[in-house]
Amino acid sequence: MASSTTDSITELRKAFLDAWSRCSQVNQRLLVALALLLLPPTLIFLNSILFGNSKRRLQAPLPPGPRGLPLLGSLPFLDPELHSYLADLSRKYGPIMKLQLGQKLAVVISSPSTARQVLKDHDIIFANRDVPVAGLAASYGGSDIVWRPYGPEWRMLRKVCVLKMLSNTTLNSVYSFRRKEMRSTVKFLWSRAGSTVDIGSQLFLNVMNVITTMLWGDTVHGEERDILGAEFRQAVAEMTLLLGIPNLSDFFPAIRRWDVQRVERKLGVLRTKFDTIFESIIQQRLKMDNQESQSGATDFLQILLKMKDEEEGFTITHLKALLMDMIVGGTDTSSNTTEFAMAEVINKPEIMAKAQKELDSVVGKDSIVEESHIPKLQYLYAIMKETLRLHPALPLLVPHCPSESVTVGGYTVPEGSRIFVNVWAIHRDPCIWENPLEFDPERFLGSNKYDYSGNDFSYFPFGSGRRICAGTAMAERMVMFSLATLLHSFNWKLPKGLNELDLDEKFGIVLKKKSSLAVVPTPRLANLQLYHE
Ligand code: HEM
Repeated sequence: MASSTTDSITELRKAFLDAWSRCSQVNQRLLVALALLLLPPTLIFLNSILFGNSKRRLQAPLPPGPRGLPLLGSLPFLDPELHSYLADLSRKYGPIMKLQLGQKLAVVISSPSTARQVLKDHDIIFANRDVPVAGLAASYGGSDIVWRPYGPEWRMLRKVCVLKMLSNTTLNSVYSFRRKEMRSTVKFLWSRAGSTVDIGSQLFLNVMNVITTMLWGDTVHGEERDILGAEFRQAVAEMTLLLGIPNLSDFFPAIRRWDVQRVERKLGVLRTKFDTIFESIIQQRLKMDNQESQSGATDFLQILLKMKDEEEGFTITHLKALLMDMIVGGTDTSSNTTEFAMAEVINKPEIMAKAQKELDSVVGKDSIVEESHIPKLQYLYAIMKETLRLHPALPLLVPHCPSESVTVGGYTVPEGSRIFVNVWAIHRDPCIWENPLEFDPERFLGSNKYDYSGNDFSYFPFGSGRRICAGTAMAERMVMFSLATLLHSFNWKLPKGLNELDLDEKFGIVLKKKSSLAVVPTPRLANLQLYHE
């Protein structure tokens, strides 16, 4: 294109020079001179238009999607159960679909091949987050791992988290904390044997206590600790709710200052509540002069305070933001997964019997479950995987955001759009899974085909690529340990008058069971002393 343009310029210039020599009159000469002067820029201008157009013609179109209303786009039509609503729309518009939400363009990914392109082939481009106003307010302005943009600061935080706090070595060293909390849950359930127990609340409290004990060990004791547990439960529930609701400030940045739905204000109050608690615990820990906690293990707060002194750029704000990530990111996710697993298993007595048979052969009926038993519990592992398939804790992952425009599945995904990867839809796709709505742990037995390391885009409940969950090892331990202990120590029945538990889901940044799981435990171990260990 460029060489043909140069050729034509040369030819035309020659023609005009010939004309010039033939011109005798002054005004004619002037005209030709003017034309000569103007011709090259005119040709360059025409060329740029032609070239520009051809480039535009080559660019892939935007993905298909519903039309929506002027200005508002699809906002008025959003269903609160966003994961299933988007799955329904994708069946109509395809595995990559666009949705205009006010001024924000959302792109929904719902097939293994498009997910692979986003999370693997273009991993770095999509490693940023589309940070909602709520996310900023909850995380000290995005000073944490979840919402930090991809870059050196995020890398530093992630390194601290994965290597120092959530590695297998550190997790082994704080097993005593997990064990102690699990034993006190068993003791409580034993005291309520034969009556209906809200197991959802118990599981949350258990995970919350495990996590806070791992975070600051026995810095906080007795009654103060119980009050703290209850306060956190309330605050985490409110926070995940606010993080999940569509916020007009995200879709119309110009009106953010008015905070129409009061999301930012409410989150600010919650953040201050957490901050006051963090401050007081940090002060107590510092007073203890960084000595070992009473149990002899090193807690996460000690590790983080050491990091603050040793790692350049790691500030007290980062420290608090990481505490927040552990509490908000680690509690609901693990306890809701265990709650869904229990509900599925209680609905299918043959699956419960099979899991208990395995537990009896690995643990025995005259011992209690220890974490060291977990690698031998293959059937229970299949139950956990099947639960994460049907009820992935983060059904749309955490929103990703491309740092530049890129082509995916033949369509342009513009820079700055909000990417929803609908892992929930992929996990229920009948083209991938036989009887996809059936809870059937057997599908995970006898092969290592589906692991959740993020390499298989048919099954990735923890995400994939650079932003894959930072707490997979901890989540696995907590879900497996709770499930194993609950199913080994008790038989579980439905409350009188109920034939089946409902498994309805409620969308939020973390997927919940719509109604809390209320069931009846009956001790199944002969030696009652085991309930008091
Ligand atoms: C069953 C339990 C859990 C599930 C299913 C789960 C799943 C996920 C998913 C899907 C993501 C987003 C990945 C993406 O956007 O591509 C994520 C991110 C994250 N998770 Fe988990 N998670 C669980 C438990 C935990 C626990 C126990 C912790 C820590 C105590 C944790 C810490 C994090 C952090 C820090 C991130 C942000 C990673 C980043 O942006 O770099 N998660 N998790």
